[in-house]
Amino acid sequence: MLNVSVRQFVCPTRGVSVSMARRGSEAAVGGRKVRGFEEIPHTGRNGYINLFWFWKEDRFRSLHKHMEKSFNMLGPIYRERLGSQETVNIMLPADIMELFQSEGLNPRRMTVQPWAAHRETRKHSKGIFLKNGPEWRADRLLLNKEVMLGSAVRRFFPLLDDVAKDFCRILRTRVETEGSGQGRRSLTLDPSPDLFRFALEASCHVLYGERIGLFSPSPSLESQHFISAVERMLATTTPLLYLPSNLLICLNAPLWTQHATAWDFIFSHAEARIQKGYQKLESKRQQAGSKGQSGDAQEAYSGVLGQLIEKEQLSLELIRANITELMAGAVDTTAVPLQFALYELARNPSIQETVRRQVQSSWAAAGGDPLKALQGAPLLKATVKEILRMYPVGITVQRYPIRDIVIQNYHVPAGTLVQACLYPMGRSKDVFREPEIFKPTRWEKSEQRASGGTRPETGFLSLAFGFGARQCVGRRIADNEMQLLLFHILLNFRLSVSSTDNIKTKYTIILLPETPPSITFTLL
Ligand code: HEM
Repeated sequence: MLNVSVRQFVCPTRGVSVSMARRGSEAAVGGRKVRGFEEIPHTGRNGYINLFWFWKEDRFRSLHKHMEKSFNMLGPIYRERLGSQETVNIMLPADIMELFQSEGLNPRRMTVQPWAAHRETRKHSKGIFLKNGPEWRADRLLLNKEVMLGSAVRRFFPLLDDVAKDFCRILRTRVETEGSGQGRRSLTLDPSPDLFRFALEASCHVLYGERIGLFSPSPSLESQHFISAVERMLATTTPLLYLPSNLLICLNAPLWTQHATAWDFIFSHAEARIQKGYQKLESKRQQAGSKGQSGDAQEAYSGVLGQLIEKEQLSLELIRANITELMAGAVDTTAVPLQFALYELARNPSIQETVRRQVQSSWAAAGGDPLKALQGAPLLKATVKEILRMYPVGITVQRYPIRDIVIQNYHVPAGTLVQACLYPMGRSKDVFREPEIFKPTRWEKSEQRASGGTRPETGFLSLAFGFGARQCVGRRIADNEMQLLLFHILLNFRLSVSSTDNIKTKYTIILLPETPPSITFTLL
């Protein structure tokens, strides 16, 4: 006891109480002699001192670079304490495989504290993003049916295609009218605000079964408020992440108030759609009753929300929680990789041509069926995968292993927060050949086989959507949405850029370009 407190006194910032509790765990794990948890290399920055250093130096924005540097200095595993959280960071696929193999039936990752605090103060239920345990699993299995299964993809795919085609039609008109040049006209612009609107419009179409008119020159006031609420919610999340939410709530701090009111608007936007959904269902049932038909005759697809309402397997409260969290998960996550993708395709014209040729011939062979056309253009899928390797939206995926594990011959006790660091992995020469080069073909089967693709850990090279039962529930929406937009863009435009410099990135809960790049769109 004396020993514990002396150590805490001597070194107050090293999270000693946690480590002391785990001291006994050093020796044998599963009969194997390994090094103890405490000896895992440490950045030397701990707890709230670490947090202070982050604030002072504005290091939140370069957390991904900090991780890369720490791996270079300390090797493929290191510990760090950020705020009250002790984390073990890893980056090699074989180690990440070890972590995910011990995630258990109801995998758990770090919670987004300000979001959870909002639900608690407003007495809202949590959705799958924030829930854990059997409660999470029950909701997740129902949602998987609506967004992950092949049958679901076939239902929502035409909705995404509509939005992607509209986006390109409007951009074409803009290039024709505002562009310059004799013959093929060109227009240079920063596409990021348009891509943000595209992602929102596409998500609303799939989730709510409704177009919200964000491509119109004068979107409705409600849609404009919705966009700013989403932007405000995201912008206030990062600074709140490592601050004590309870204190900020008690103080009614402006940062917290802004965050909470942004969420309130997002919830009320969803609520209005839910009410409409119930009204539609009611009138459909009445019509079916008056015609003496069964209520479940083949109907037009009315989005994920419509399906959830109709199936009546989730309570209204849980529908509201989950559909709102899906919406929050969808926003920005696809718009940002699309910015990076346009830039990389533009600064690599020969790769752009190769992908375009495949897209054109697949489109010609698909007889107007966009789903078939995507299936015939695997390089497009590889392009998205390559973009997410270089610029993963989330820079880490976290788990709390449910049993003690051994990583790099260190003992990591069950319940430790372990982060698979995707940004450093994607940029590591130990993992990828020429990691700095944008090369979609590296994901082709033949290339993978040539670089040792039969090893089990090669299944852990592409983890931007996470892994296993808790992987991103929106990945089929996101993947198809991004591929469809790139598909239509490549059929319509040649992309170019004036500078081919690397894009500087910043971290604000997701990885963003420091300055959104401008792209020149030239009509084909
Ligand atoms: C490029 C786009 C996207 C990326 C890279 C991405 C990435 C991720 C990652 C890494 C996770 C954590 C997975 C894990 O812990 O294993 C996640 C979870 C989640 N994502 Fe996405 N996401 C994207 C788009 C979307 C979209 C479009 C939606 C909604 C339609 C969405 C909704 C969610 C939700 C609700 C969760 C929580 C799932 C759960 O805990 O069960 N995401 N996403």
